[in-house]
Amino acid sequence: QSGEVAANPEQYDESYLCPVQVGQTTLNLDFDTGSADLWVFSTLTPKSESTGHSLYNPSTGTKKSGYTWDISYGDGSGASGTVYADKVVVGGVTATSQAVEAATSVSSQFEQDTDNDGLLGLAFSSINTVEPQAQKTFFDSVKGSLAKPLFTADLKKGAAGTYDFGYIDSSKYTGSISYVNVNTANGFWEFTASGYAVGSGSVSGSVGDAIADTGTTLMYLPTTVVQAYYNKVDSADYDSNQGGYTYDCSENLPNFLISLGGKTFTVSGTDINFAPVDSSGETCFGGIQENTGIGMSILGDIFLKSVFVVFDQTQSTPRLGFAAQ
Ligand SMILES: O[C@H]1CN[C@@H](c2nc(-c3ccc(C(F)(F)F)cc3)no2)C1
Repeated sequence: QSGEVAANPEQYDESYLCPVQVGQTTLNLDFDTGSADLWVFSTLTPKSESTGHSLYNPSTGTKKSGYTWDISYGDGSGASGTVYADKVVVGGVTATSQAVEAATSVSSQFEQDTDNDGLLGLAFSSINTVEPQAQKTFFDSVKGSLAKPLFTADLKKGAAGTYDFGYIDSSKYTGSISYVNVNTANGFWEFTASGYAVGSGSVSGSVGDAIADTGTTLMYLPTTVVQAYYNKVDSADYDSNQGGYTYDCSENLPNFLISLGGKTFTVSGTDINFAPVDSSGETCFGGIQENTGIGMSILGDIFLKSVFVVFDQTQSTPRLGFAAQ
């Protein structure tokens, strides 16, 4: 089988939500290549926490008795609950007995984002949080039945993109796809990014260890790289109140070039211009920030909306393919 699903951006492309049939209900889920749990708001979630969300009704599933899950994300948000086996359909691709993690508790950030009905993890199943036994991601559940064991991400700035499962649509990219091998030891789509440049010119230095994470909004890079970037932005400064680099919204940002698999990709300055910090619209928060304390770089949506990405398990070593959009 193979299929395509829309990835609809929230405001400022904070995250992208995709319609997924879970049991007999269609929910809008955040596809996250940085985690491996498929969890949903449900009729088991306290009413005080689930108002405004679409809810999965576990009555259509088979309860996995004694199984629980508990997940927390990079921003300190999280959720927990119980586990059911039920049908999940993404763009026509069907997992007949997918582990569906029904939330019995969600953090305030999830409560407040009423467009988000849960997450669909697309990292490696080794980091699934279900106890006493880790469960397969949706991709792992259907991988064997896909025309090709791969999926692609084609996210866009301020417009609907797509995730495709089982095939590569060559109309979605230009030029050739350059591949890098993935190190799955931490359960992420983790690889080594090479040289970089600010504005234009030839790349140099090294961004280093990085993950491709569709669930992270921004790009988090080594301090040296980030300082080199904002040195080229006259009005930029590190604002500890905002927790990162800000600048005058009226200033045009330079492009950021990064080399992956021997090919240089350009993230346009307009894509790096993330969002105003307040309603005055004078000061803006940059889409490139420091990876301090994370232990690796994260190429999140600010980067991913500039490229076409193949999450490829056609070979014994998983690999990532990048092409210009
Ligand atoms: O943990 C890493 C794995 N990928 C990153 C990720 N973070 C979220 C997330 C989504 C929505 C929310 C909320 F709605 F605002 F609550 C919070 C976090 N989804 O993937 C970070």
